[in-house]
Amino acid sequence: MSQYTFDVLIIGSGPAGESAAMASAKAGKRVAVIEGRSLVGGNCAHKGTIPSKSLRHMVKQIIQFKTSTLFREIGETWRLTYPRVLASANAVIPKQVELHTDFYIRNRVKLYSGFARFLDAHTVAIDLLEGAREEIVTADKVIIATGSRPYQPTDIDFNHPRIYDSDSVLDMQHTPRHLIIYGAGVIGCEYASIFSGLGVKVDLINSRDRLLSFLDDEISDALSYHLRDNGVRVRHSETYTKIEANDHGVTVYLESGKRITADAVLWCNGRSGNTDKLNLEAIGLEPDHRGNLKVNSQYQTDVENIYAVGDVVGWPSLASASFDQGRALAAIILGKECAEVSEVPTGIYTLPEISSVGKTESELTEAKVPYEVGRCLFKNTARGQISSEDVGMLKLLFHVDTGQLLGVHCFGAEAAEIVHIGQAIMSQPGEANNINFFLNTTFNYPTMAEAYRLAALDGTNRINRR
Ligand SMILES: Cc1cc2nc3c(=O)[nH]c(=O)nc-3n(C[C@H](O)[C@H](O)[C@H](O)COP(=O)(O)OP(=O)(O)OC[C@H]3O[C@@H](n4cnc5c(N)ncnc54)[C@H](O)[C@@H]3O)c2cc1C
Ligand SMILES: NC(=O)c1ccc[n+]([C@@H]2O[C@H](COP(=O)([O-])OP(=O)(O)OC[C@H]3O[C@@H](n4cnc5c(N)ncnc54)[C@H](O)[C@@H]3O)[C@@H](O)[C@H]2O)c1
Repeated sequence: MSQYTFDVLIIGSGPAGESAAMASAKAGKRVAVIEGRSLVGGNCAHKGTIPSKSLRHMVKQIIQFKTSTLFREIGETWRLTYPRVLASANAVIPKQVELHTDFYIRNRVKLYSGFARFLDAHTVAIDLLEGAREEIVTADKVIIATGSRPYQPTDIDFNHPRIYDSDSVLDMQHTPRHLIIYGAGVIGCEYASIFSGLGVKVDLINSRDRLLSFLDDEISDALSYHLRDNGVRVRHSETYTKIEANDHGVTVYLESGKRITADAVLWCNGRSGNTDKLNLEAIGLEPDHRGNLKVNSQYQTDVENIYAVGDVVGWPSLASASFDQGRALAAIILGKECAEVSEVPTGIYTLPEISSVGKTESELTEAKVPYEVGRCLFKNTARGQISSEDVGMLKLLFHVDTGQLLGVHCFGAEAAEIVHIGQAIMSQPGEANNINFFLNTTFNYPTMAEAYRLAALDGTNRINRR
């Protein structure tokens, strides 16, 4: 019998913590999870992925309703307020909580509601949410899966009712006429799409010189074009000097000398790892300046029995990857061979949606890989025409000599789903990863998968013409 209360103790019930817990419990380990909220699901279910995607889904439906001539005939569209749309979007959260709570019950994982802090490498104190009590538990292995929260610089008054971050925007109880979004990373671009879709005037302030520079240039350019087309004022290479708010509005002062005034500001510039309440000094661990923990390829921190997964280790900070990191770590702890999560697709829920996997044109050019491009515009597919989802493109990058698929880049309706077909082929070993798959395989018709056939034809025709 082990000297510890649990074999595996996990702090945080987001995707990373949950998947590590379930995989460990299924392998017969005695597992407990400590969660600082009264409900499971992590920031993913309560503040991040789920509410923002649900909100975006509602806005997409409103746009479809407004732009469909048929629906216009049925009834006049009216302006829905942000709080009304938000209330509808939030209906998904309790469903998520129920689903995830059931996993803990079915797998007999002990759940503590309270904040965890280390006493030593094997001992954790829990400040229980109910009854203001403290409980002490011990474990052989401890996994830190405490996620992240919006980074809040100290010179900005986040208590002011006109200044929001990506957590507090989910409690906004009015509809601004004009919103400034500061920070044009993934979160900023997604919220720019949401608010502009609701008819709010949006200024999107980007400290860099292009949007989402990790994307293929053509896709990043398309995003800029469509955001602007939807009424977003995108301002590149701008940095704030101060943000002032009063009863009448909020003003962002920029280094360039500009002053932009609006009804509210949404701060989307960065996130910090949740490590400050863990009493890491007790175990000799020090997070970096963003609150993140350093781990090796086995997700192990500098303390031998303590591991970390999910947002708290930094890149890629995605729910998708967090689920897989948690599962990979459980396998590592169980002594099985398991590779670090490294190949992660991008799925960005802007309007239009963006998704990609593999190399970009710039990366291939820099690496001196001879490639060809095959494109298909969604407006040239039957499914795109039928569903009036004609904004978008699928772009395939493949090796000129071998036909090996090197990159898949997509924007437009269901891009984040469509990309998986290309991802599946790209992950095939040897010659099975080949652009010819899309020419030699019969796909359902009319579907968006047709875009693969058309893009492959476009690309291979270019080579055949040479
Ligand atoms: C607005 C937004 C949109 C996003 N959209 C997407 C998307 O579309 N797709 C995608 O893949 N990713 C998306 N993400 C990222 C995704 O939400 C995160 O990568 C994911 O939630 C990280 O999971 P995690 O398990 O590391 O931690 P989290 O989900 O952050 O959960 C950590 C949990 O730990 C708890 N905790 C923290 N400290 C303690 C403590 N001391 N004691 C006990 N409990 C503690 C917290 O209460 C929290 O519940 C989005 C993020 C944001 C902010
Ligand atoms: N659809 C999706 O996949 C999705 C959607 C939203 C968020 N996310 C995830 O959430 C993460 C955060 O998104 P984001 O929009 O903030 O993007 P981001 O990481 O690009 O950050 C925006 C800006 O903030 C700066 N920054 C980041 N953390 C900081 C910190 N602690 N202190 C100071 N500056 C900091 C960055 O340098 C950048 O200029 C992303 O890594 C992304 O993976 C994913």
